[in-house]
Amino acid sequence: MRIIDIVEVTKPIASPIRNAYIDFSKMTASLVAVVTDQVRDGRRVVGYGFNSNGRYGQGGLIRERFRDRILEADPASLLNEDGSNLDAHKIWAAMMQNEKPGGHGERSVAVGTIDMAVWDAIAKIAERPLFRMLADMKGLEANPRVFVYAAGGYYYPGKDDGALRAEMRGYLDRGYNVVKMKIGGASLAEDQRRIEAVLDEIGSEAQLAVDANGRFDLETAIAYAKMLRQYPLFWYEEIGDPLDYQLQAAMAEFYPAPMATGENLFSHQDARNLIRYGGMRPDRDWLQFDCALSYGLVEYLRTLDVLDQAGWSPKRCIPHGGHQMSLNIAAGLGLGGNESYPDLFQPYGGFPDGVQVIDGHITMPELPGIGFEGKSDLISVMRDLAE
Ligand SMILES: O=C([O-])CC(=O)C(=O)O
Ligand SMILES: [Mg+2]
Repeated sequence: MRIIDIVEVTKPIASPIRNAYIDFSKMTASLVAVVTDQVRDGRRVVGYGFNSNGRYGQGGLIRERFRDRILEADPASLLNEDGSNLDAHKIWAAMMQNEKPGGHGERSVAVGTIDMAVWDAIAKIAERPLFRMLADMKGLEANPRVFVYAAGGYYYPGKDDGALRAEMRGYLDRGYNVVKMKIGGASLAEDQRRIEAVLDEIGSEAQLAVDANGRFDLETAIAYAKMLRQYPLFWYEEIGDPLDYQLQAAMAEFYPAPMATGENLFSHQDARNLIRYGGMRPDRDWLQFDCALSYGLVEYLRTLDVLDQAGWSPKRCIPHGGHQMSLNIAAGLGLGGNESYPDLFQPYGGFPDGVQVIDGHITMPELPGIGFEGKSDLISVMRDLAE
């Protein structure tokens, strides 16, 4: 059993939306295929992966370093103990040889993208849904019913409060009961007006989370906290720079309700620093580390260990990114849920065809691998790459 090729293509996921920090007019993502010599149900086993929105495609790093390290390794050194499958941990170690620690940069995105494809291949070789494999691996019971929330509420040219309300109404109509909007890309007064418009629209049918995308300095963060704490928000997200743990810690004094962060922390060491120094509260705050940006599931398992040692439940994790990989981790390892972007970043984000959001939850279908084969627009782009 061996990996015979790893193929990457960088694809546009551009849209005219804007958060407090970036616009997505030139956004791209890497799509990766890990091609094996295995055949199941008359078809070659190919694992697929892609990186989440927010960081760009990683074709350079994948082609120049990580692909070749896997293909040049002795194939037997990449297999599990009894040789019955690939071993994601050994493949990860092969990718990361001759990489210094620290300064994780964006290699974590390149490795995370390949790692997703490796896990997809492993679960397809085993002919099992990944979430069921993960639960068995950890001696847990899988729960195919996963909480999901609708992320949107972006700034958009010409978008007024009416359009924002209509967007949120659309998410409620589709079965969501938590919605998210952007803040920090307008004045505080304008954001307050936008928030009140949304709260008026959703009433008691849903809760609202707000996301500042790391925009605020301490003074602005506090000013917003004082404004926001009068509303019953689901969370106040990524308030300051992702690596400014002292700012995050200071916020607890001004914002007693739940806060969320972590989508721009790319390693278990960064996650551990957030827990050590960021003043995050395990009884109410949320952690959003996204395996597709942060060295993949092999590393995410280390992050979960770090959290466990610090007394944090995996239920406090609701990953960023809106992809099916995190849905599998949530269903298999007991995370608190997953993000989704109902209308954005297609065809990569979202759920297999026919999966409905009911009372803010989806139910995982029993598909081998991550489940990409169940999403027809996505699998056709994937197969164009490697089959
Ligand atoms: O706008 C973005 O970069 C995405 C984001 O923060 C989120 O989904 O939480
Ligand atoms: Mg965010």
